[in-house]
Amino acid sequence: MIKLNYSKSMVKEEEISSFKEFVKSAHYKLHLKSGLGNDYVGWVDYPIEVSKKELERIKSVSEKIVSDSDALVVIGIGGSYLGARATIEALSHSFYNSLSNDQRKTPEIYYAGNNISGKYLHDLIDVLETKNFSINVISKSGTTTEPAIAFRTLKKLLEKKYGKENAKKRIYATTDSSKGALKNLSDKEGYETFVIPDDVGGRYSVLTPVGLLPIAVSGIDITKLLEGAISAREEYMNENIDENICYQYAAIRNILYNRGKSTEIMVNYEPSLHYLGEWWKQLFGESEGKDNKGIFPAAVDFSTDLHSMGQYIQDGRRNLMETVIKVNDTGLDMSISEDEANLDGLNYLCSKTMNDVNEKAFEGTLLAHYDGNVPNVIIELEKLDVFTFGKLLYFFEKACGISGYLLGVNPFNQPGVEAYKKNMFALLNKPGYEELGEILRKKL
Ligand SMILES: O=P(O)(O)OC[C@H]1O[C@H](O)[C@H](O)[C@@H](O)[C@@H]1O
Repeated sequence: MIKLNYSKSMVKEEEISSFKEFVKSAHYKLHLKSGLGNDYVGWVDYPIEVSKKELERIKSVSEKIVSDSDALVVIGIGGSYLGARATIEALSHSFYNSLSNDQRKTPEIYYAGNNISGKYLHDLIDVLETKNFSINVISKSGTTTEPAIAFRTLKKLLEKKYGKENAKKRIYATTDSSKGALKNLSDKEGYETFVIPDDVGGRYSVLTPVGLLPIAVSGIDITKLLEGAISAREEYMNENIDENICYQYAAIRNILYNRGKSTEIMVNYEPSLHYLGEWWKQLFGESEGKDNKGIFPAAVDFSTDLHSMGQYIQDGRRNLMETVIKVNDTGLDMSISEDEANLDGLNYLCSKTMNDVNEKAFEGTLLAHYDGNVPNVIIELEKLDVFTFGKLLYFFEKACGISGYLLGVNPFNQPGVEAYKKNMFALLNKPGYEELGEILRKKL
């Protein structure tokens, strides 16, 4: 169960209702595929359209990986890894990779190809050298530089360990149905491949094989995850904003943006939700940050960041709004033990648990930031389980599509990302980029 509490958002019910017609129009653009970027809205129905057969294949491949690997390396960047990482970290043991095999029962999960650091890859190889591992290389375009470099290197390591032919049986590729270098390579080498549907963009792909395979390998029930998404699809189908919390969230952030709140900070009080913030940043940042507009999405982990960013949020430039993920039941808790000497003066907390203290930190912060003129929207999760998390992912995807349409942009493209890539290729002397390279070198 997900609830939206906007009592501290500084937005009134009537203001949200006044968005009724805009939201209705955005709703129809999305559902009738008549809006900007309409060839990338396949994610709306994917959870009900994905075939049983495909899900079974994902599960059986994940079982094979569990049976023959101590570790899985997920190679991908942006939308090709953040959703899986967000889900795995939210729903697994906080120290998943450090658990013993008996405790974990599923492979360790490592991420590569999400940066261009030689040190990172070098260190990862140190870890993998002693382990049996498999690779899931994920790239929608199949041409992204970062994962391609990592794949080249880690494929070599696999070949060194198992020989060329056996290495191929440990490589799983998730990519476009027909084009891109990764697709060509997979066909040539005979890797088991999974398809990212043509009408689903990277940042909306967590509930497709992109996210589902690594999530399944980590032992999370992907059927339940999809059930959560299906439940969200039904619940947030209502075109009437008064009865649809997903659309209310989309409207509130646009109302606040129009009042000058140009940065939205996603807040969590559970360290395991750190990567949910990273995934959410890409989702909203790439969807809305264009045509010289859009809310800048930021994320913080509380109470950790209250000791670093808390000052700015309380007292800095007043262009901020916060969206807080509040988990009512975290499943696990710790009591605070009594100490006879009480030298730290903490005995007053002894009747409480850590979750009680965390809750008071949330309430105290909410009131303080609200008093400091930071509107707060609270997204309340009854518990942090697989079903609810699947629902939450879909909630944000849909809110993002609707919000983008309210803002008047195409929420499904990302033309701005190409600028740095072009420059980087030119500066690296990639064939075909010579002229630009010369111009850029003069500018440096
Ligand atoms: O999946 P890929 O094609 O490798 O893309 C990975 C990521 O990088 C790109 O530059 C895009 O901006 C992202 O939207 C995408 O998720």
